[in-house]
Amino acid sequence: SKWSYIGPDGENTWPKKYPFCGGVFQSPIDFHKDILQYDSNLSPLEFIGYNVSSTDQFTLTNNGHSVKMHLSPTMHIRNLPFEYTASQLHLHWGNRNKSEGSEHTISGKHFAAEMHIVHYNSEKYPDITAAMDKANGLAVLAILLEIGPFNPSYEKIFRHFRNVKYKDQMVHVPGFNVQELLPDRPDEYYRYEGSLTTPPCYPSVLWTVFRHPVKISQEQLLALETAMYCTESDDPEPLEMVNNFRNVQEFRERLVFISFHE
Ligand SMILES: NS(=O)(=O)c1c(F)c(F)c(S(=O)(=O)CCO)c(N[C@H]2CCCc3ccccc32)c1F
Ligand SMILES: [Zn+2]
Repeated sequence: SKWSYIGPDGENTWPKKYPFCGGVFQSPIDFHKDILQYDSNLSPLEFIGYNVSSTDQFTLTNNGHSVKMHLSPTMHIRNLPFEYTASQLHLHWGNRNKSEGSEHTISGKHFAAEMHIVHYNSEKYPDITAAMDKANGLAVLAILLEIGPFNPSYEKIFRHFRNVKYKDQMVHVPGFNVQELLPDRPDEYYRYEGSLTTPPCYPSVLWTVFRHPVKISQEQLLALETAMYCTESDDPEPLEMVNNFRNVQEFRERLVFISFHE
């Protein structure tokens, strides 16, 4: 899968090889007040099996585009139109000189970074590969990250970054309660139908973007922005893994539903 966030294979060229990237319902988007509509039916999500025992383990991998952590199939969310089972989580970030690497923006403002927890519709499909190009196939939870105090929960992932510096490197992470990664008031969120933000950009994602950001420290953010490379350990021209976020997409004649009053 030869695509990147910069240069000749950057996001403006994605539609050439991945037609959906030039199509409808694309993500990410900017949340601004004239497209928001309160919806009283948006109830709090239930996170089942998110408290994974430390005797279990997650696998953290550098896949050349992001750092992703494979999650256990016992984790799933309820209170969506279907039951969705967790698949992986990954992050998007900027660079050490510009910590504005979130994908979604609020009134035009980027946050420092953004974490996505990818789930697939396990009621209708056997696995994520079958689900990822179907309507209502995927549900992604998005957590906005901003600078604040040191975050011990995020550190349970971040402390492993030095072992996945290069593409295809992997490390095991002891299980922990993934619910600790969610922000305050997870009942307050933005909801809209969109797409994967990377190729193949399938318009198959039910997005839940939490209203409140989570705080991580300046040092934790710097580690995220400087630890990883897109290239393999023996590559003579190392490429830093930075600015791995897609720009916001046109959002016309559509609404974003919010579970909270202004
Ligand atoms: N922002 S995003 O849209 O949530 C998002 C990413 F940004 C992202 F980089 C990935 S990736 O790391 O797999 C590299 C590119 O596919 C995914 N993968 C998903 C969808 C594609 C196939 C697949 C297969 C198994 C598990 C997860 C996924 C992704 F969904
Ligand atoms: Zn993502």
